[in-house]
This record gives sequence, C-alpha cells and structure tokens, in this order.
Amino acid sequence: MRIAVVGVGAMGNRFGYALSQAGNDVTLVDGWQPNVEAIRQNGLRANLNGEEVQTPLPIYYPSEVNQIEEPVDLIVVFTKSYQLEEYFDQIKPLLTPQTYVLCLMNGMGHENILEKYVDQNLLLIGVTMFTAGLDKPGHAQLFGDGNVEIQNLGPKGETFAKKVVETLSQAKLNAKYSTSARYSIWRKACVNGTLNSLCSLLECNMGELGQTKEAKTYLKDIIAEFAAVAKHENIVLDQDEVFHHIDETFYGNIANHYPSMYQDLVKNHRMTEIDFINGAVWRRGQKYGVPTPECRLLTQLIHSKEQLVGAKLD
Ligand SMILES: NC(=O)C1=CN([C@@H]2O[C@H](COP(=O)(O)OP(=O)(O)OC[C@H]3O[C@@H](n4cnc5c(N)ncnc54)[C@H](OP(=O)(O)O)[C@@H]3O)[C@@H](O)[C@H]2O)C=CC1
Ligand SMILES: CC(C)(CO)C(=O)C(=O)O
Repeated sequence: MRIAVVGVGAMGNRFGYALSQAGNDVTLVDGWQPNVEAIRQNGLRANLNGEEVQTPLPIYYPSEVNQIEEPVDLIVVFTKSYQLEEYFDQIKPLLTPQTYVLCLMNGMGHENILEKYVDQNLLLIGVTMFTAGLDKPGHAQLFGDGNVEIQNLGPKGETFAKKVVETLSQAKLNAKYSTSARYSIWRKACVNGTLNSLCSLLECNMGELGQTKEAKTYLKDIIAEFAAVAKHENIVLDQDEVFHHIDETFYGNIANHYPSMYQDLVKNHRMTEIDFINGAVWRRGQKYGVPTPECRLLTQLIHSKEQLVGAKLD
C-alpha cells in the first residue's frame, strides 16, 4: 500500500518504520525542521526493544507535499491534536477522492476536524495502545507491545478499513477491526485522562503512579466523570473494565512508559493535548449539565504547569 505518515514524532516514527519494513511504500511528512533534516541525513532511526534500527525514507515538509508525485492510498496521521487543523490546511494536495485517512491520535473530537477536509467515507478512526518517545530528532525509543483498533467512520469505508487492518497486522502492529470505535475512543480517553494528566503533574511513569496508595481511588473518580458525560453521547462505559484496563498498564511491559503528555510538558516544555482529553470532558459536561470537578481541576492544573514551565506550541 502507498502510505503517507503525517506527523513523524514518536508514534509516526513507530508506524512509519513498521509499515515500511512490511513492504509498504511509505512517505513521511513532518514540520519540525531538526527532525526532517535528521531523517533526510540518517534515515528514520529508533531503538526498537533494544535493537538499533534505521531505514531511509523520503520525508517532506507539509508545504512540500505537492512534490509527492504519486497519490497515496492512505494517510496515517500522528500530529498533536492542536496541530491537526494546521497540518490538514497544508497537506490538501495529498487528499484525493481515493485517499483514506486513519487517525489513531489520543483525545476526542478529531473526526469533527478531519471531516472538514475529508469525506466521511474516507475516514478511519480508532485507538492504539502502542507507546513511543523521541529522544532526539529522527530517533525514537520504541519499547513494549501494543495494539490497534480501527473502524470506518462512514458506511462505505468498511472494505478499505479491513484492508488497513490486514496491512497493519502484517506490519506487526496487532490491528483488529472494531465495531465500536467510538466506545474505544472514550475508553482510551479514560486511559489518557488519568495516566497522562496525573503522570505529568506528579512527574512519574505509569508504573510509579500505580504504586501510590491513593491512585486507585482517584482513578475511579475520574473514570466515573468520563462515564457520566459519555452517557450523554450514547456511550455506556463499563467503568470496572476500564479501571482494570488502566490498572494492567501499571504492571505490564509498558509500565516504565512516561505518557506522551509527560514527554511534552515535563521533558520538552511543550504545550499539551489536555483540552482534547480532560478538557473535552469538562466542556462536554458543561454542555450536558454534568458536573466534572476532577476533569476541570486536572485541566486547569496542567494549564498552570504549561505556564510555569513556559511551554511552547512548537
Ligand atoms: N507517544 C506515545 O506513546 C503515544 C502517543 N499517542 C498520540 O499520538 C499523537 C502523536 O504523539 P507523539 O508521536 O507522541 O508526538 P510527538 O510530540 O513525538 O510528535 C508530534 C509532532 O510534534 C512535533 N515535535 C515533536 N517533538 C518536538 C520537539 N521536541 N520540539 C518541537 N516539535 C516537536 C513534530 O511536528 P511539528 O514540527 O509540525 O510541530 C511532530 O510531528 C498524539 O495525539 C498522542 O497523544 C498515542 C499513543 C501513544
Ligand atoms: C496510554 C499511553 C500512555 C500509551 O499508549 C498513551 O496513550 C500516551 O503515552 O499518550
């Protein structure tokens, strides 16, 4: 399959590498100059479970995508939530009536942004539990295992969605076709709405958070807020199952992971995706008349910390 990975930070690196190793024709698109130049010079590089890997792949700035000669079948998008619109404004030349877009980014509401650019029948949505971190431009740390769930947003995309599941699975990205991607997005938002915000505030990794005595109580309270708001969108979250799903990450092979929000805020002093996670639940709660004091406090604390560290947008 001809695939463009748009946003080649940590996760774009993981997916770009895996898909190219499985024989797909992969092109990269990213806007961070040191990253683009490092990949042009040394290829896409990573420490993959202890092994140094490297592969040369073409990479373009968003403003250069009109130089990509052949149309791509699929765009896999891994920008930050707040960059999505700006990227899609720039990569319009890549979007043809046959080009599908797969979004596995954390957070909620991305399909509303993407629908401004792409027909609903060309949109594939879902989640991933893979982890990744960039340690320097063009080089990622890729540890542990994960999975991917995807579904077509519009009714006509099912056949292609299943083809993408096959392509991702051949690339060892453990994909499965979901019949309830919106549920999975809310479930994953609970993971990020607890682990990402709390690890960023407490400056710890997931395993360390799980070992604190109080974590399990406030985790359940936060999940309950997500569930109360989700109900107004016809999603009935199984709170016990969601809690156990999060609890498993404290002991499994991703326990040492510092969530992407920690990497942004604490390590790199960059802005976070909080407004698309706890912030989105707080906003939706206001709309539906559901109190969400925990999500409000977490959102405000993360914003305060962004100000204290002088977080930058790029
Ligand atoms: N990391 C993880 O473990 C996981 C992340 N996700 C989600 O995937 C999406 C992508 O996340 P992730 O890959 O972590 O994002 P990264 O921050 O690694 O990369 C995203 C973009 O940010 C810019 N960028 C990255 N690092 C820097 C830096 N140090 N300085 C300046 N710009 C930088 C680049 O774009 P530009 O130059 O245009 O700004 C890059 O394309 C997010 O929605 C995230 O929540 C989902 C599951 C796990
Ligand atoms: C759940 C987790 C922590 C890893 O998949 C993640 O999504 C992130 O780091 O943002």
